[in-house]
Amino acid sequence: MERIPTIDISPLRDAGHPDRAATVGRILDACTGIGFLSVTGTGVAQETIEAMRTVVRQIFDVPEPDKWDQAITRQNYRGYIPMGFFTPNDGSGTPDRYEGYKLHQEVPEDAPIRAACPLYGPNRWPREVPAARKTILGYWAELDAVALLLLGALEDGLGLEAGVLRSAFEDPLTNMTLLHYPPQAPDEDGYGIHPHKDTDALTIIAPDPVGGLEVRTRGGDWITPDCPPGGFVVNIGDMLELWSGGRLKSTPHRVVNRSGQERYSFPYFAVPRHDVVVKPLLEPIPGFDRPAVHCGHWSAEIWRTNWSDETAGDDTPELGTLHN
Ligand SMILES: O=C(O)CCC(=O)C(=O)O
Ligand SMILES: [Fe+2]
Repeated sequence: MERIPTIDISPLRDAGHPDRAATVGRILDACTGIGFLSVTGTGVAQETIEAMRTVVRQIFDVPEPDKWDQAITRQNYRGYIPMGFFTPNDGSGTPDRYEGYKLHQEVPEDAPIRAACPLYGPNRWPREVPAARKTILGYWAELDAVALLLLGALEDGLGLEAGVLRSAFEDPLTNMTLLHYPPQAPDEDGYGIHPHKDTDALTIIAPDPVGGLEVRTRGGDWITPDCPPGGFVVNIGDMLELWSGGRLKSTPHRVVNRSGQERYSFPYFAVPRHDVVVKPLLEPIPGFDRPAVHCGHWSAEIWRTNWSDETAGDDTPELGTLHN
């Protein structure tokens, strides 16, 4: 049975560390194999993660009408996502069993980049939880640093020019979804989140100790990542798969919350700057043939097609939907 390795990435934080090459090798093996890894030694304190889970719980504890007042709109993909609001693009018709709160890279109202790409802007911060903004932005900044460490390791492991991936993440379209999954009864059909691939470059999640995240192996089994307290689960998304010419794997995963407890998570989705065109930086592996994608266009299409009456067009890139 394939497994998801746990890798101590502290050698990446220390220039010239004797274990750097071995650590890069382990990360590359995980990302070219199952496409998932657990990481420890990130420098992010466990208390920081716990403080995040506390504010996420508080945000979903806000009374329903007040949450709806701050709901996401077609014009602004930020704010509250009510339970069952988006039906997956897989034709199954069964809505996922989560409520969410969408946040994007925080950009001031008057930032010049907003003229270049309308996807940038300030977040809609939950009114009832004033502490959320500081806690989330602090956590976000720490995960930006973790993402850059991992991207640096992947540049190294793939033999790419130093900085070629990392430089794409200046003024990124990185985003985060806060998620609450109520417990599902053992005989209840459907998913917390249906099986999908992530469309970003890489995702970093602090798994809820109640469990529920499952990853599909090449053999078709579903396995659960082990992740020590204070660690993170990291996975490759479609953008890094494309950049690497198919070497790094974007792997299907899903959430089913049969723990009997409320489950809270807050995945961080690393997405490059709007004008970055993602295309293979290495000769694609045999059988890997996907067109180049402009990140601003790709992100706009992901936002747009989440509304069930908005369908994908000929120029819509892959959207993480599984067809088998
Ligand atoms: O909540 C989780 O653990 C995973 C969520 C997820 O896969 C996603 O939002 O893309
Ligand atoms: Fe995902």
